[in-house]
Amino acid sequence: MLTVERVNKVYKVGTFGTDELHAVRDVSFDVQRGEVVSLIGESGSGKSTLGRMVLKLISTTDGAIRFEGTDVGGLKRGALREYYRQAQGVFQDPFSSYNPIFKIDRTYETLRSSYFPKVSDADWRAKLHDAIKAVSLEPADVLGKFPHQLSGGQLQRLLIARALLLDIDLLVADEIISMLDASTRIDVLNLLGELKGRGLGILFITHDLSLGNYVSDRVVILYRGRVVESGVTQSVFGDPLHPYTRNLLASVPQLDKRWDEVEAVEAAREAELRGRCIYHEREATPGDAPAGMVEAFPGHYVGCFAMDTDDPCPAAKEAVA
Ligand SMILES: Nc1ncnc2c1ncn2[C@@H]1O[C@H](COP(=O)(O)OP(=O)(O)OP(=O)(O)O)[C@@H](O)[C@H]1O
Repeated sequence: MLTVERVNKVYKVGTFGTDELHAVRDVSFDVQRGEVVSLIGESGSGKSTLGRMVLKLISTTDGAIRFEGTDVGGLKRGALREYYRQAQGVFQDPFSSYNPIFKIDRTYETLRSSYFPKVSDADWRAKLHDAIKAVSLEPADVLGKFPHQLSGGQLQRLLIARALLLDIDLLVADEIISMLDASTRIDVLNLLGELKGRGLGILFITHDLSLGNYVSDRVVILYRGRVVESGVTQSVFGDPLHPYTRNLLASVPQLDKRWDEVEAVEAAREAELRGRCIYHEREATPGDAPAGMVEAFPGHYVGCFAMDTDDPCPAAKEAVA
């Protein structure tokens, strides 16, 4: 459904816009219907930039983003409106998505006038109530309220309901639960699971590995704008290969394991992989992997271990020789 092919984004920065910041480098991944794909990486790794490019809120510098085979970058006016009928984004701070001086109903009225001008009042009301119920809210509890009268979790659900009114196929969910408390988080995550079950494709953007693990079918690990590892969640989280992914996972506290146990497992893995780079070991065997990656296990891809570090890859010389 969505394919991102070798996409780059260079921002012009500095006082006169003469400097360049390469925020996204040669990134490829795809999202299918009924699937959650998580983009995971630390702050500044390029996750939101990718989400914004997918939604055509900013342009790509290079590469292609296609939705059902059509180049998103080339969409204009009517075609872009049609794209937004199928692809919508929900972002981190639900409060900033509402105007505090208007009741939340206004968000839906704007949508109605743009996309459903011919729908009768009664039909619109039924459609709106269905969408609000689909996110487990009672219309009577939320309609007619100002944003400050609702919780962050309710507002976030209402934004998802707004996206559902358009009967979308793709949702870009950018850190949508990082501002919610623990119990509301689980509710919203479970809601995403339900929507996925109904065929929605979700690009889930998070810096939180445990959230990525909880919701996603596949994960894409980003480091400094590059994909370092990607694939089926269980494989990537169960047997992380790239040093960056291993560091990320080792830094997550595990409730069922003591810290010294986690350290011992990681030390053994580290010793096994020391001086090696799976990418360069397998590079000679061409496979069906995204650019700059090799397939380490079925559906589990990894890039060079020294990519974007100052040290040359220890395994590269050996592999070439
Ligand atoms: N409009 C912009 N102009 C210039 N640089 C930008 C712009 N937006 C983002 N950047 C830079 O691009 C890099 C990637 O930013 P991005 O917001 O995509 O990262 P992120 O992984 O989503 O981080 P976070 O989790 O903190 O939101 C960062 O170095 C950021 O400072």
